[in-house]
Amino acid sequence: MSTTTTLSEAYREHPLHPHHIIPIDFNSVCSLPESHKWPKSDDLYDNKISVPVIDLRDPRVAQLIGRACEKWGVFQLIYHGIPLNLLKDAESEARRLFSLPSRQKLKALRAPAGATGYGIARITPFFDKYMWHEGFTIMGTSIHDHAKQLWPHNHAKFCDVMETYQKKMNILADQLTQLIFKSLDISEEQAEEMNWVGSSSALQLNSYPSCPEPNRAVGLAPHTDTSLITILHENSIAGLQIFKQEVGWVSVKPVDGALVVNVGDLFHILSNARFPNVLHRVSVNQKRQRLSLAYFYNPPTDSTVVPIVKSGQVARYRPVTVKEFISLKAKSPEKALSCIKT
Ligand SMILES: O=C(O)CCC(=O)C(=O)O
Ligand SMILES: [Fe+2]
Repeated sequence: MSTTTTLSEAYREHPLHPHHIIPIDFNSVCSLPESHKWPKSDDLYDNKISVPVIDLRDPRVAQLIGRACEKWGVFQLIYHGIPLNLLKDAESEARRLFSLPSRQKLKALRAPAGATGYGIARITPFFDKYMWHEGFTIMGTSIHDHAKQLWPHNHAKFCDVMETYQKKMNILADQLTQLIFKSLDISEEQAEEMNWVGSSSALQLNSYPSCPEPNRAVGLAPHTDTSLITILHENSIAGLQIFKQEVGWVSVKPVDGALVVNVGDLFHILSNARFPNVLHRVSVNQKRQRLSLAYFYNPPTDSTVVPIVKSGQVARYRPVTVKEFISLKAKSPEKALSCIKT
């Protein structure tokens, strides 16, 4: 059985209601519907500080990344080696997908118990209002079936670009994971045991259409990612905000060609809570569509994540398999971590 099947299986146990999958037709609405109107927020955000920007070629890169993971749970990565034209191609293929008429996109709708395809954010059932967002999730070979539904005669480019993109992201995610291990000072044997190259990862394409009333809409509500790490490419439209303890919400300013890397729940567990699983959210724009591609890097679903405990420390979490954690998160995003606290 392939890892792709098992990751999808982890979600299969938590079927969603169709109204928690189907997006509205954003092109057909000219004012913000009540269903998408959120209470006015008085959350302030801080524009004076910015997340660390790290050059992958820096000789002290492991230390810089380790410190950013510990202090922020997020950083922007430059000179990462992913060709700029691959990022642009992936972005324009995502744009091509979301520009299709609504009825065409619905042909690739995520199944109620499925993990891949077109639909709204998985966190939707946990909020009273809907987000101003549509997404498309790809895992391994699912891409061909869905792309054929979207473009019966014209899907080769989309598949090629997304496959190459995922391969490159996988290599980069593995490289970053090894650097983070190095910063955590773990032994080579431990690192060897956690050699997760080719692991069960997923690519999430996100679109936040231009919005008639951006101050009352939410692109993505606050959440943490279930991943080990997430690597995000965004177009030039700002919107991502991260929550920093003792500071509040901080906006991530798009840096041309930079990738945003954030710590997910699984690295938070693995680091024995030394790294925050950074809470983040997305705001929307009145005039411009925001696009992003989030690559969620996960260990294989049947592997066990065990906190790395330094001498003199106690384990903050019990060991947990990736599959069990995905299941806990799907049941209750807010309670998943407390369920495995020691
Ligand atoms: O679009 C973004 O900036 C963030 C996307 C995100 O948080 C996600 O897909 O989990
Ligand atoms: Fe996220």
